[in-house]
Amino acid sequence: MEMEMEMEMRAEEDIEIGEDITPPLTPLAFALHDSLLSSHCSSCFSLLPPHPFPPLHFTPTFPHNPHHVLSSSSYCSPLCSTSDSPLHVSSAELHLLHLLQSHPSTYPHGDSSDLRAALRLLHSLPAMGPSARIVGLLTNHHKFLHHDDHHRIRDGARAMFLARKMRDEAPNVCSDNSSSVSPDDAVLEEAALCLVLTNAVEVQDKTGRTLGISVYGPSFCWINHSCSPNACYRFLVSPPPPPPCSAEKTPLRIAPLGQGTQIESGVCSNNVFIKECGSYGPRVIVRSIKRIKKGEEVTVTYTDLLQPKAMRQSELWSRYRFICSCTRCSASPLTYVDQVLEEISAANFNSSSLSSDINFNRDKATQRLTNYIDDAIDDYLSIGDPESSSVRLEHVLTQGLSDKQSECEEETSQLTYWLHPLHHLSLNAYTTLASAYKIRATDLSALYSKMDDHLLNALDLSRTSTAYSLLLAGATHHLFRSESSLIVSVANFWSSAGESLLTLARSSVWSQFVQQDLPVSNPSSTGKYRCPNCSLADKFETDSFHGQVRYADFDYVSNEFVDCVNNFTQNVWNFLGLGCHYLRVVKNPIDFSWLGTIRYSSVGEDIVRSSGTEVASKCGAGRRISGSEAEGYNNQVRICLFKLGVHCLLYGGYLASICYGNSHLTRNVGKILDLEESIESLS
Ligand SMILES: C[S@@+](CC[C@H](N)C(=O)[O-])C[C@H]1O[C@@H](n2cnc3c(N)ncnc32)[C@H](O)[C@@H]1O
Repeated sequence: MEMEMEMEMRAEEDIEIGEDITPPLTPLAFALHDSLLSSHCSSCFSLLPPHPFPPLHFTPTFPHNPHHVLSSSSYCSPLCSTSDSPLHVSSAELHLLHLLQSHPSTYPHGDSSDLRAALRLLHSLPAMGPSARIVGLLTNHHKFLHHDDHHRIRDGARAMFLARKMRDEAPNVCSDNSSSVSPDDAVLEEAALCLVLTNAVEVQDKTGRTLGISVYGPSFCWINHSCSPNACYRFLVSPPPPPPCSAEKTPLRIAPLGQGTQIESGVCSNNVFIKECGSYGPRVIVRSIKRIKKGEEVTVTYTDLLQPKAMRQSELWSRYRFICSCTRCSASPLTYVDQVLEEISAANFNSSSLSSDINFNRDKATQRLTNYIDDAIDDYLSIGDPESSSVRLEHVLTQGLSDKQSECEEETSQLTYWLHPLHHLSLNAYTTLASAYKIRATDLSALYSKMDDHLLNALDLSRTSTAYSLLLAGATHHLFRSESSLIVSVANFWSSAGESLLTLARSSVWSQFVQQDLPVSNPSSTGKYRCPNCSLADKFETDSFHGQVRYADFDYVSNEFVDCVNNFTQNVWNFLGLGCHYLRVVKNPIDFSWLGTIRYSSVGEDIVRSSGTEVASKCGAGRRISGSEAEGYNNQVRICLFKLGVHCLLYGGYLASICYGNSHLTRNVGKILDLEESIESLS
């Protein structure tokens, strides 16, 4: 068996936090996901105009379906069509799509973008045989041979082989004769597919939506994974000609290190690769999220860093077949972040006693809680029932999950499991709850346009959505203080919390309770809101919009922000949590010192002691603003929500400028805040 050489990328110079470390790199091969083929441009991945451009060149018709002109690829412009459609046909991508449409059983494994990117790669690259590396990129072929998922690779390679045969011989060879293709026939296709599985990354648009996959040259693909990475990447997805990008002039600031450096001096030198990669397709830019010293390895993450260690390891193993031994994974004992992400407690709960149980079966408890939460989230995402989803999620967060242990003559022993408020399942639950309450609020306000109880109820739901959004941002920020590579998630969560708070503060329904409105659209009023206690607004403006970001004062800015946000939160948290017992159990969503040690069994017990049966009736269904809840809707609270929102949005934008540069996220923050005028006069 041919052993591959391990490659890695190292910094060629000292790199500060928040600096681009590659120029925009163009892909070797890319493919839109199947579901987006008729809505997005197959060349640049941007949204199609109302009248898209078809492939320019000869498009074969197929005997099984002679009238069928395949809707396999569409383009946003003649330029995109000219650059991409020849490859669409000559790589046999078109033939593959036809094969899969007419004979779906050839590849019953869903999305075909991996296969199509592999076909494009096979066609574009110099003649090659199956080997551990193809043009410098690792195939991991031998590892995938023993993969549980190997039949998917075999089926995919066969389908690719048949498509290439249709292209070379005649379209009418098309039939589901994949069983006649022996594995030996499709070795090249199999190697190319393995290369794609090992090296491709998901391309996301500005909103984080996944569009397709892309494979880049070694400058990007030789970057290894770490669960505490020092770099991240972003994509440039735009119709041609690409807009000028400040990173365009960035030199490649990383270089390979590995036993295989001879590769670098051959066909795969980075410079050669940069030239070789065409001039279209989604481009990628790598950026530092930590200080990186000259000679230090540059790493990115291949997985969700908010998962606990066991989940990350299992995903990396099943997708890439390696066991991560980064500093975070090798820490013993587990890092604080990894401990809380999986921390659960159990209490023995029966009529006469309540005692925490440290000897419970953690794996069993974790599995049961995971199944329950996944099912509840599914209620929302798949079944489209946000109400049932929120009721179930709040139920498990508040009451835990009970498990009957044994029955003796006198009494039933029952263990109840609780999730730590920073457990990764709790974080998933907060994400879903923020979104589910928001949808419920939007649906309700859309149904009733008149000012009545329904609109008040909608405001109430949007208040709860905002509370969960703030809790999610605060919880991940708490983890970020121990694990700085979580910056990318935290930037997004603070921005969302900020948007949610501002939307809540600006709701017209407040006029029911308060006389004054926020002067949000008065162009003649003075300036934007400036906090007298922190420099966040200045920092955001000078750094994000006027070039150089100075991160020397990063800790100072973050501490100032947390102080301000803590003050505002103390004034509004009770109001935001009204009507929902779980939110009231969370004493402070920004400062988690109230949790005490991570063995927090007292939290679960506190919930039971303090609430009894009240818990079930208070959360979820049947929520209405009671007289006392409506009392919270006063001008002081509204202004505080506004200020808190501005802070969260600015800080989210500041963190986003570190992760993405002056990206759409920072511009979006600027746009939202430009609309907001000073409310100093109101306070
Ligand atoms: C995109 S490549 C990265 C470059 C690769 N090291 C090479 O030699 O070409 C991805 C593959 O690199 C290896 N790899 C990446 N990160 C790793 C890590 N932290 N530990 C072990 N292997 C890793 C795995 O084989 C993975 O499938």
